[in-house]
Amino acid sequence: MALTYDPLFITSDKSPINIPSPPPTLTQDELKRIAAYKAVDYVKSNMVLGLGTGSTAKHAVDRIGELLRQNKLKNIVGIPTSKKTQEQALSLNIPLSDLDSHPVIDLSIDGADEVDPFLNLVKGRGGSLLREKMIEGASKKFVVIVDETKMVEHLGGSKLAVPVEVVPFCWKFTAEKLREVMEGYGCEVKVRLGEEGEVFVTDNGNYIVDMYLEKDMGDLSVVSDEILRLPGVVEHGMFLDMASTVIVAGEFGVEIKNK
Ligand SMILES: O=C(CO)[C@H](O)[C@H](O)COP(=O)(O)O
Repeated sequence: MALTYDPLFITSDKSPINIPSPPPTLTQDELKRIAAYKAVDYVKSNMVLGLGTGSTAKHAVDRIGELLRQNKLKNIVGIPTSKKTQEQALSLNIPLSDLDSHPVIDLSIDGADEVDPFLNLVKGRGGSLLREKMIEGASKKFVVIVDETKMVEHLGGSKLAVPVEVVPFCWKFTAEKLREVMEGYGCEVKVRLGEEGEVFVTDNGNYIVDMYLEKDMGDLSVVSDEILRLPGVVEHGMFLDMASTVIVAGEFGVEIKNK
């Protein structure tokens, strides 16, 4: 279902004053869907598409499935960024492939946990950061879809998790090394747990150590390199200089930010 509302209203001196009724308050999920549908406007027939993971990306995948069913899109190949998205896409009859067969992707659409003013991202609170980074990094265009709550002054600024995927082998050792490297930013680390308190295992059989940061990390490329140099670290959830476009849906309407 397409959601529409126009947050703009115009009055002039000559016309009688119409006091507009306030726009309906939209739920966070409705905002996510608005951003997702807008992103799917970028999808054209014959594209190879990176299919993101999470509650926002789910709306985009649903919409792509719907347009395929209606024959408004044809000959799409989807590259899912997680097992969950793969299942969703299969249930919608979206033809799927992988990076081995399609090393260049036309367009990826995915959500994010944080977006900074330079369009750097935190991703992976849903646990799929590694496949997301591989697939979105291989994309000619990467469109990020968020509701306004995801916008931050600097990465880590929401005080929520900045995820790091690590190998299970001696993960406590790796988590401690990570804490030491990040100590200057007031970093606490916690291994991610699943719903029943067990250690969460990624689609790649790894664990996630979440970093909680008190301070701004400053030069993100320096911090990124430091984290990636640690043996045992597979990947982190900072997506630096990867997004081409960020679509932000809020009570104000939709804003499209281009790199
Ligand atoms: O990176 C992700 C999954 O690994 C998600 O894109 C991110 O967590 C945003 O999720 P949501 O759209 O549910 O808020």
